[in-house]
Amino acid sequence: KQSGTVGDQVKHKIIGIDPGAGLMKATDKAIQEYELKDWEVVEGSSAAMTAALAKAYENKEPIIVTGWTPHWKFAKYDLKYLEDPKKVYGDAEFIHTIVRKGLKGDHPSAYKLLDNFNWQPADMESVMVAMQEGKEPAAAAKDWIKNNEETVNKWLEGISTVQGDKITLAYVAWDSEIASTNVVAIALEKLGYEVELSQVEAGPMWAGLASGDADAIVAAWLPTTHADYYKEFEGKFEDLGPNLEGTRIGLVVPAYMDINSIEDLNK
Ligand SMILES: C[SH](C)CC(=O)O
Repeated sequence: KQSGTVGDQVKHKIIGIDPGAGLMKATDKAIQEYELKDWEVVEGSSAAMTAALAKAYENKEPIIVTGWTPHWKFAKYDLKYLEDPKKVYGDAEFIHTIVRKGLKGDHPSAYKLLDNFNWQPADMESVMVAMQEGKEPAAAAKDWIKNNEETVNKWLEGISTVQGDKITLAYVAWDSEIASTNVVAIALEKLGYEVELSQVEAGPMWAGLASGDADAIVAAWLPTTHADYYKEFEGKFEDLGPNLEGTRIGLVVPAYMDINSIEDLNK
C-alpha cells in the first residue's frame, strides 16, 4: 500500500509524450483548470511513456500517464481514464485523413484510396497489438490487410492502378499512427505507388502538408486535439474527413490505483 497523497506517490509527475501532441497541450490546460499546483508533465515520447507504464505496472507501482484510445495498452493492462468533470480533454473524437492541396489532380488514384480509407478502433488496435508483440509495423500492417481483404478491397474498388508514382505519407511516432500509416502505405502500394513514410513531430507533420512536402496524413485528431494545427494551416490542406471514429484522450492510470478523477490529484 503506498503512503502519502497520490502526488507524493508519483512525485507530482504525469508521464507525457512528445511536446507537440495535442494531448500534451490539453494536459497543460488540465494542470491549470484543476489547479494542480506543483504538478509536472514530463515530456518524452509515446515509446518512453509506454516503457514507463510497463515498468510501473509490472511492479504494481502508481503512475499517471497521458493516454489515448485506440491503444494496445488497454488490451495489455487493466487501466482506467481519470474522470474529467471539466471536460478539458473533450469527448469521443475522430481521426481524419488530410491531404495537400492539388493531390486530387496530381494523383487521383491515391486521392480516391485516401478518401475511401476508414476502419474501426478494433482494427487499429489489432495492428498495434501485433507491433507491441514484436512484429515490424509493415509486417503487422500486411497481416492485417491479409486478414481483412473485404474491407481493403472496398477501399480499392474501381480505382485505376499506377506505375511507380511517388506518394509521401507524414506521421508522428504515436503507436496508433505508426499502425494506420503503414496500413495505408501498403494499400497505396497495391495500386502501384511507391510510398515514402516520413516520421516527424506533430507541428512539422501539418506544416509538411501545407508546404506540399507531404502528400497526406491519416493522423489528424479532430475536432479538439489538433484544433490548433487545423486553425494554423486552414486553407492550406484538404480535409477528407474521418477515417476512424471513437478516439479518446485523457489521463490514464492502472486500475489498482484508488483514484478515479483528475480532481483526486489535488487531495
Ligand atoms: C497522442 S494522440 C495519438 C494525438 C495528439 O495528442 O496529438
